[in-house]
Amino acid sequence: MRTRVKICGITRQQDADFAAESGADAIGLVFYPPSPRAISFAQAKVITADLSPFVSKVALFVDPEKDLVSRCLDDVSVDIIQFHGNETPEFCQQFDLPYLKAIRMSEGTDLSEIAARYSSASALLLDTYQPGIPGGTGKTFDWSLIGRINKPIILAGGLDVTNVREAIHQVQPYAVDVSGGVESDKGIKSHEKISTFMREVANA
Ligand SMILES: O=C(O)c1ccccc1N[C@@H]1O[C@H](COP(=O)(O)O)[C@@H](O)[C@H]1O
Repeated sequence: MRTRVKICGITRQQDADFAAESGADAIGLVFYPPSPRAISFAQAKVITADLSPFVSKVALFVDPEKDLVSRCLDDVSVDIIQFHGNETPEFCQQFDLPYLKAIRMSEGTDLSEIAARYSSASALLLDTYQPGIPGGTGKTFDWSLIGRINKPIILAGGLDVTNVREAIHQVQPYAVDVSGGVESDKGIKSHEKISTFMREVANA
C-alpha cells in the first residue's frame, strides 16, 4: 500500500499549494504559540484558501484550552485535529472531528496500552521524546521501539530526504509526517526538499 505523506508546519500559501501539487495527502497547521511555525487563524484561512479539497488540513495543538480548539474549528476549515501534548482521550474526543494523538517515544513506551487508551483516535503519530520540547525536534527516535498495534501509525520525528526510505522499510507506517526535514529555514519549506522527499517516499 502507498505510504501517505503529511507535511507539517506550513506557514505560507505557496508552500501549501506546492505540497498539494507534489502529492502530499495532508498539511499541518501549527496553533501552538511558542513554535517558530505557529500561525494565526487568519493566516490559516489564507494558506488554505485555494488548497485542493482532496488534501486534508490538520490543525496541531499542544495542551490547548478547549475554547482555543473550538474557536479554530469555527473559524478555519479543518479536517483533522492533531493533539501533540498530554491531552486525555476524553479531551481529544469531545470535538466533532477525527483526531490524531501524538505520542513521544522513549524506552519503555507501551504502545499497545496507549492504543487501547486512545481507541477513539484515528491514528497514533509517533514522534521523538526530548525533554522540554513537545515536538518538531528534528530528531529521530529508535524505530525498533515500535511494536505492532491495532491502529494506523504515522511516523514522525527527524524524517528527511536521507532517511525516509529506510524509515518506511523498517516501520511500514500508514503515513510519514515531516516538518523540519523539508525546510530551508524554520517555517519556510524548501520546494526542492519537498520534491525529493515525495520521490523518496514513492520509491520506498
Ligand atoms: O513543528 C513544531 O514546531 C511543533 C511544535 C510543537 C509540537 C509539534 C511540532 N511539530 C511536529 O513535530 C513532528 C516532528 O517534526 P520534525 O519533522 O522532527 O521537525 C511533526 O508532527 C511536526 O508537525
